[in-house]
Order: sequence, then structure tokens, then C-alpha cells
Amino acid sequence: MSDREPLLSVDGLKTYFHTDEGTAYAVDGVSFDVERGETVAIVGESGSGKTVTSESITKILDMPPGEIVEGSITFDGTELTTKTDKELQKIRGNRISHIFQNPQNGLNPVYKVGRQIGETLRIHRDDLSKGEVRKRVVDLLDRTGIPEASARVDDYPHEFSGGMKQRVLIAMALACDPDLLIADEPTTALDVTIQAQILRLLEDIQDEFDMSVIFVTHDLGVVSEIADRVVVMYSGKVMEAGTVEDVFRNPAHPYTKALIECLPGRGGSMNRIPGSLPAVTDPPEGCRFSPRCAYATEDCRTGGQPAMHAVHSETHEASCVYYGAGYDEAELDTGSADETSSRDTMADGGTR
Ligand SMILES: Nc1ncnc2c1ncn2[C@@H]1O[C@H](COP(=O)(O)OP(=O)(O)OP(=O)(O)O)[C@@H](O)[C@H]1O
Ligand code: NI
Repeated sequence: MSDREPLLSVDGLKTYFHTDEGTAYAVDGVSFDVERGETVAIVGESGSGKTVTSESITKILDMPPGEIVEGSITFDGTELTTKTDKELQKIRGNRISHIFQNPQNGLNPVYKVGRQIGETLRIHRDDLSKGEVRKRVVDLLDRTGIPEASARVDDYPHEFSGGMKQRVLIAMALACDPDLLIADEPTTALDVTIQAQILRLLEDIQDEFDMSVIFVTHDLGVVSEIADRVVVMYSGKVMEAGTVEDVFRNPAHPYTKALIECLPGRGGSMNRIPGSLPAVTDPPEGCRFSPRCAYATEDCRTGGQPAMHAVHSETHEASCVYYGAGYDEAELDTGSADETSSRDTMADGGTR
């Protein structure tokens, strides 16, 4: 594979759940790339489909009820969506690993942590001797900032604090030197000082291990610290994507603008976006954000999700009609919905 190819390419991914309440359109046509060595943050409010997107990559979702109904996921040149579970087992924990929000659930209380980390190595690296595995486990614990690693390998999970458990899980995820680490809200369950330490650790190990990272979070605040690029999701769709600089300096989609407004210290009057996500089983027509968008016009409420339009730079795009032909994006900066909705015969103040 040429190094110019993205490491991961998600293209038109649709992952639905077949439930008693009907089909849940959790991920509904999501595309993004992850370059080698890059950190991509997937952000969006709770329920927007971030976890389902990231868990579709290695198919660690419950299937059924989940199903990848459309789209492709290419990793290092190979299609993942058509792989069998057995084939994916060779990739999971080896070339692609996950870390999750709650470190409690990731460790088995009855086994020593060293053994649990070593297990991953024994599965994927059967060429290593027992001694080599132990040496590598100590080294991993040491590199993830566990003091006195050579003594701690023989401790049980309950002997570790929450932050230290997360370090153990990070060590486990790194054991086989993965190309891609998927971190889903890895700091949310930890207290604030520990959160900062874990974020710093993730940054350091990314350089050291030269891997790509997908960082899933609903907290836009941490994104600017850790990510190179941001994918903003809403209701199973990508609203905007760009470099951290693009998205923070020049947010394009009204949804992203609203999210940034909500950040503490941004001077926004609100700390939540008014309204709530549409039902996952009954998404609105047109732009998924249109029912909550103060700028929504008739065009926004009909058809499908608007195409991704380029915004100012090659690296920046948004799924919003205001960046397409016949619209003036400057209208999004007026701060008043009334002017913009004058063209809209169905203007209803953005609610419905
Ligand atoms: N097993 C399942 N069965 C039915 N619906 C599901 C299932 N798993 C997820 N969903 C639905 O898919 C949608 C997207 O969920 P997802 O967990 O990806 O959101 P998220 O963006 O990760 O949110 P959060 O920030 O709360 O973690 C939600 O509406 C959720 O209810
Ligand atoms: Ni999630």
C-alpha cells in the first residue's frame, strides 16, 4: 500500500438496528478518512452515532440487532465490512484496538493485570516466549506511566485506582503496537485532573507508537487539545469535517457553531442547544438538524441531508445548503434567524 492512502477510509457507512420500535438509523451514511499518524476526533451530542460508527469498524457491535446495511470501511487497503468474525479477531486488539469510557468493565477482577495484558500478546504474538511477554508487559506498564511497573504486574485490578486502571487498559490496547487506536470517551468516567493526565498520555504514546487515533467524545473542549481533525456528527450524519483550526476558528455548520457557543468561556448565553435530537427511528427529512436550526429554509427541510460543500479551505467541508449555490453563508452570521428565514415560506422559527 502506498503511504498516501489513508490508513482508514469510511465511506457511506450505514449501521442500523432492527428493534421492536422499528429501524434505528444510528449511522446513516457516514464518510471520513483517518490518515496515518493522525488523530481524528468524532464529536457530537449524546446519541448522534459516534460509538456505533467507531464500533462498526471492527464490528464489535451486537449484530443482530445491529447490521451494517451499506457502505465500505477500508483499513490499510482491505475491506473490513465483509470480513468474518474469525478474520476480524486477528485485527482486533492487534492492528486496531479500542479503549472505552469505563475502565472498570475492561478488566477481569480475578486475574493479575500483567496476565491480562500478556493475554493479548499471547493471542497475537505466539512467537514470544513467556519471559519476553513479561518483559514487554512491564515495559508497557512503565510507558503508560504506572510507577514501579515491575512490581505492579502481579497486582489485581482492585489494587489500582480508576486512572491507573485506564492506564492498564491503554497498555493492553498498545500491547501489539496497533496502527489504529479507537478511544471512546476514555476520560469521561475519571475526575478532572486524571482526565488531563490520560489525555496527555494518549498524546505522548501516539507520537511514540506512531499510530492513528480516533477519539470519540461529546466534549468539544478536549478536542482542540488532542485532535488534528474533527468530524462533527449529528443524528447519524456528518455535519462538518475539517482540521481543528478550521472547525474552531471558523465553524461552518449552524450545529457546530451552536456546539462551540455552548463551550464554557465562549460567551454563549446558553449551555445547551435548545431542543433535542430527533428520534433515531424517525429522523426528519432534509438536514437532520433542520428542526433545531434557526436558519433552516424550505430547502433544508426537504430532500436528504445536503451534500458536503467545501468551506473556505481544501480541508474543510460542511453539509449545509448555505455553502451551496444560491445561498450566502454570511447570512449565518447575522445572529438573527428572521432575516434569513424571510425567503422561507415555511418559516417557523426553527422548531417544529
Ligand atoms: N443495540 C442497540 N439497539 C438499538 N439502538 C441502538 C443500539 N445501540 C445504539 N443504538 C442507538 O443508536 C444511536 C446512536 O448511539 P451511539 O451510542 O452511537 O451514540 P453516541 O454518539 O456514541 O452517544 P454518547 O455520546 O451518549 O455515547 C442512539 O440513538 C442509540 O439509541
Ligand atoms: Ni458513545
